[in-house]
Amino acid sequence: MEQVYIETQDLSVGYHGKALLKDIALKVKKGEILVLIGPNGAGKSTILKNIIREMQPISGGIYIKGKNVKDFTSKQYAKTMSVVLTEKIKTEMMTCRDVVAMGRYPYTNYFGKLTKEDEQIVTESLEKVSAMDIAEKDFSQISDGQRQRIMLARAVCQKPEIIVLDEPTSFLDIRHKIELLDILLEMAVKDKVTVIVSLHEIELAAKIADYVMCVGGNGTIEFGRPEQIFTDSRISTLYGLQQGTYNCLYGSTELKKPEGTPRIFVAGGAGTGIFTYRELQRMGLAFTAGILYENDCDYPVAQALAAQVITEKMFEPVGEEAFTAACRAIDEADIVIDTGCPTGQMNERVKELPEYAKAHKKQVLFCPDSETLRNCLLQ
Ligand SMILES: Nc1ncnc2c1ncn2[C@@H]1O[C@H](COP(=O)(O)OP(=O)(O)OP(=O)(O)O)[C@@H](O)[C@H]1O
Repeated sequence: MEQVYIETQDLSVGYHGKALLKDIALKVKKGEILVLIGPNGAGKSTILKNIIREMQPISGGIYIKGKNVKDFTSKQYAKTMSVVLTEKIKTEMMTCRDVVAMGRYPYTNYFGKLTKEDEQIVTESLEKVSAMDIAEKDFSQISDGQRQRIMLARAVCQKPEIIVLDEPTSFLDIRHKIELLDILLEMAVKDKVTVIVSLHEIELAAKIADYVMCVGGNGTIEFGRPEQIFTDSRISTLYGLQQGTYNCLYGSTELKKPEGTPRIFVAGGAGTGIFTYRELQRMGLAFTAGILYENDCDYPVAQALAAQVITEKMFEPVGEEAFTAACRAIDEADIVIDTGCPTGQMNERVKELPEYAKAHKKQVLFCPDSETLRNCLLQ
């Protein structure tokens, strides 16, 4: 069995001799990725600062391959671990390439002279983070996102056994977020580098984590596999979500549900309803959604935003009970929006709903664009 690479024992961390977090228990093997998640101010950075030895534990210890990290020399530690922090480093007249090259210093001689091989590793690291185009630019004159990528290149260049990153995705656009996480995954899988990273994007955390540590704002800590940690209720509790919801399965967030009695019925399904539900949410108009199967991709969004969702059991034909409930909701509504859900043998009765609405003198809108919707609903 593969051995634990980094672990803690009875670890407490905090400031001025006072513990902020106690009993921090983590165990990660070589090539595994641990992601720290949790609300602002919970203590994620404090844990990372202890791991990188910027702070001393209040009690207990951190062990790499069984050796307490405080017993490593600075040079040994620099060869073992590279660090990507959000804090800006001070540089004077340094190009991005110079900053990346700093990652090679644990390997250079007394004068810090880079060999041809070092230079090659610097170039490869710049290429890895797609930063060759800014390699010769002044490091103090690049954007936050570019700086983040250069700091990653510096860490990559260090050829560490373990890399620690504090919110490395915070300034990155979506392309570079994905690229960064791909680089971390590749380092973990191919080079067997252990990765410890804090992230605010829980949907991304769910995609790369082998283990997750939830750092709660009240000093609680949970450690486990993603499938144990990423449940809707745990994430809602962790972040104290009172308005809006987070769906772990899809990694999507919905804002607060509109209040009031629904006067609109949305006949959606198969992903055709989502834009309409969100449009109604932005207008602050309560609505009923139906008839949806519980495994329909519209369902989680409808459940988060609709005052009521009329459902049918998955893989069953739309039955009398659901159909009658939908008709009652249409009776209560002024407008029915048909978002054009495709129908087949199981849900063919859904086609009858707009007919029912018209027969009962309700206004029916078929696949309205947002301008039409607003014109009709906000008169
Ligand atoms: N130097 C310090 N002295 C005293 N308390 C501090 C110090 N630095 C941070 N703290 C406090 O420690 C707590 C944890 O902060 P930390 O930066 O570890 O949280 P975090 O989970 O990383 O937050 P964020 O997601 O906002 O970055 C906060 O209440 C913070 O105010």
